Amino acid sequence: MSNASSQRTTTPGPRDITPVPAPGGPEELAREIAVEQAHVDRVHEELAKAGLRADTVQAEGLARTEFGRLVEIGDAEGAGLFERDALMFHAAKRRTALDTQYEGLVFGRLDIDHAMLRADVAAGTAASGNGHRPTTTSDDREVRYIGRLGVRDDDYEPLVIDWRAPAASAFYRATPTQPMGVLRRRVLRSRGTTVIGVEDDLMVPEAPDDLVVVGDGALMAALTRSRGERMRDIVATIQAHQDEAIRASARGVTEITGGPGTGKTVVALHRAAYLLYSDRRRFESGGILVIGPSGAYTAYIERVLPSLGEESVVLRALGDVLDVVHTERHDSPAVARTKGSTRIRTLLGAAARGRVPDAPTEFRAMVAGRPVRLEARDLDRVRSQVLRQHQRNTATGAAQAALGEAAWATLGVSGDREAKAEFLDRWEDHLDVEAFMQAWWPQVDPREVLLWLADPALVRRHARGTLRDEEVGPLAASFAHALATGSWSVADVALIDDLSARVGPVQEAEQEERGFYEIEELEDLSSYGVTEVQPVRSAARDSSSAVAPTEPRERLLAGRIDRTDEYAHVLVDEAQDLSPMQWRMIGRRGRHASWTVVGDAAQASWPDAAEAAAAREEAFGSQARQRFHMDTNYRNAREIFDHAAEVVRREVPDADIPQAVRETGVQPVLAPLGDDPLATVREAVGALLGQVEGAIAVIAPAAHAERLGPVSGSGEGRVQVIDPMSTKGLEYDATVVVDPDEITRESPGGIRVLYVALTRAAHRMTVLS
Ligand SMILES: Nc1ncnc2c1ncn2[C@@H]1O[C@H](COP(=O)(O)OP(=O)(O)OP(=O)(O)O)[C@@H](O)[C@H]1O
Repeated sequence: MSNASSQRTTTPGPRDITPVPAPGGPEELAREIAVEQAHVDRVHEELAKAGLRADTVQAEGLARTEFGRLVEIGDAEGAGLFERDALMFHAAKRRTALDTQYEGLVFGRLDIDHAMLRADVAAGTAASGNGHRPTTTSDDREVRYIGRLGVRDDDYEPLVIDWRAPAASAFYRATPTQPMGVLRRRVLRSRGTTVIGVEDDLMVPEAPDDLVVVGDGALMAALTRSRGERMRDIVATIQAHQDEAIRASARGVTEITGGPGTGKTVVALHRAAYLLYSDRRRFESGGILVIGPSGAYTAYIERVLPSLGEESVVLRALGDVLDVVHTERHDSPAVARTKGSTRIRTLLGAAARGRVPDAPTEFRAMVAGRPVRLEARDLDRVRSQVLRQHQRNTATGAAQAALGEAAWATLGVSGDREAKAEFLDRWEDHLDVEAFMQAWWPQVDPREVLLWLADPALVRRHARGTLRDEEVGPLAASFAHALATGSWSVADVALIDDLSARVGPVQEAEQEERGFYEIEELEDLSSYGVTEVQPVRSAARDSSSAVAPTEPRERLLAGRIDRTDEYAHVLVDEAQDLSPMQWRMIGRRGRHASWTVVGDAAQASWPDAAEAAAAREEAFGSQARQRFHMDTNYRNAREIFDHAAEVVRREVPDADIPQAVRETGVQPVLAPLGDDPLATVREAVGALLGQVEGAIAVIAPAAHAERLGPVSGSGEGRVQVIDPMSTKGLEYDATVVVDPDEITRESPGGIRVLYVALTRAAHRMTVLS
């Protein structure tokens, strides 16, 4: 194990990747595969028995709720946990047809030499790499199999060790310089339950005579393979420096930084699985929330955790954080910037505290035989006073009481406590007062409040100088656009969440009461100068209706915004892109959480790093930090990454540039876009289809997207046309990057977003300028 200081920043270097063994012959390979197959068969027999036991346990309802939060869980090493894991694993496989997504339940084997380990411990280095090979007896040898879950036989002997257990850590941490007693590390490659290959890394200079060494090393084999539509887990080839971040303490804030393709995302996801293993009670019942940039991203990573047997993590894109709003639409960079900055809070606060548009502006009635008249300024004063202490939607009673006090005060009767008590008593259930309250103090949906801001005059008034003149018009116009199209933008979600925290959850009215007062309203309110009453849309009413909303306004307001869910751990990927308002939104979900935060400043699309950093610090609070830095690029062929690095360095000289470990000998193709972009792109795609087996992306700015539409879906569905922002976090076998200058011009992060686009290809890239 490394010490604390080496945990801060780790430099993997080639030692993590190489130990290249001497390849054995085909016969040796076949023999070795047969040996491993025998063990894998035994494991599956045992697993089948455990699955049956687990089904029984579940039927009896003893140990768990159905795939939800656990009610009770045994000791981490206990049989109950094993059966639970077996059950979860089978369920995950059934539900998501995972069989082709991962490479076998048992994926690793360690041949450990305890004599070597003892000698190292005696020499004071638990893992010295002095290259000696002590003479050992067979009693000193141990074989450990590593897998996606722990499996034991009837005598409770381990057949497979869960990859997250301490006993498995040598599989990831051992290197030739720190062998940790490991002679040989073997990765088993399987299809279904059949072992189809093994790849060995030797940890000592020479293999003992009885240990055969085969294969070319598992990591390179994994990196060279073609990319499908979904991210794969890397459980068989996690590198030592990645393992440190995965197994880092669950407490506080864990920051993982590094350039493109350094495995930040995949490491963070394995960390989520590790946290669930290490403290299942806390993280399964408290919940883990994973936030990513887009729906494409969540679809891309959604298989990783189930392939590790973990189903209980909540994945959300920034446009999907609220249960009732789902959007992928982005505002223009200028409007997104206004909406993302905390400067907008003045406007939101004033709107949340302001008058409800069309609410009555005076109140007149006879109460307890006294004529009451409240003017607009009386009503405003009462509203401000109540909202200083309450959320609007939960303060109807408080507002009615405060209004009664204000009404009494206007009567100018002093010292008559009995008369006042009688007046307030009558006030409380006076029909005119209740009808007035319905119009003056309705339940407001936070989304309604945001839509009020489609009025530029209201925006200007409420913003009180906190927004620049040139921001007001486009901001109001963006809400008018939402009203016209029935679609929110991704940046709106954080504003709705902010308003929701201000106005509180919409309270559902009693069914009978509502009917009664709706009739009252129509009769009485005309005498208060109210000509039309539109009862605030009750979201509950909408959601109870089975008919999907059709009008744009109804679509915007469909469903009911519930209380904010809080989580025990929040994992934020592409953290460099979150606006300050988005940090506040996520912070509300992690007020008592520990965090894993993953990002790369050089890929940022949010322009004001300092403001975002302040909001992010506020979300984390005073919790301790631990930092991990990844500096090996596992995604891009070196030739591709060299081009991207050169481009970004021109404008971001301090960009965090990793080292790409894989060379293909193929340079990216740089060519002109020409007069007929569609024909040029078709030709480039045609060439790539013959060169790679997996997914190909045509990354195009908005100016070209429509024209290139026909390319999408070609190559039997392997080709996709996608905008640069949506490629964040994704990867492909090959990419065609269209018009890099235009990508830089149109994108909120300029060259940084181009850098994202140029680092998505694993094997081949064509850039059309
Ligand atoms: N140890 C490993 N074994 C096999 N593949 C790995 C390993 N580490 C990373 N990879 C692969 O490298 C690729 C890049 O990983 P990932 O997407 O997590 O990088 P990232 O740092 O999040 O990139 P970006 O910042 O560009 O989004 C993925 O295909 C991932 O599976």
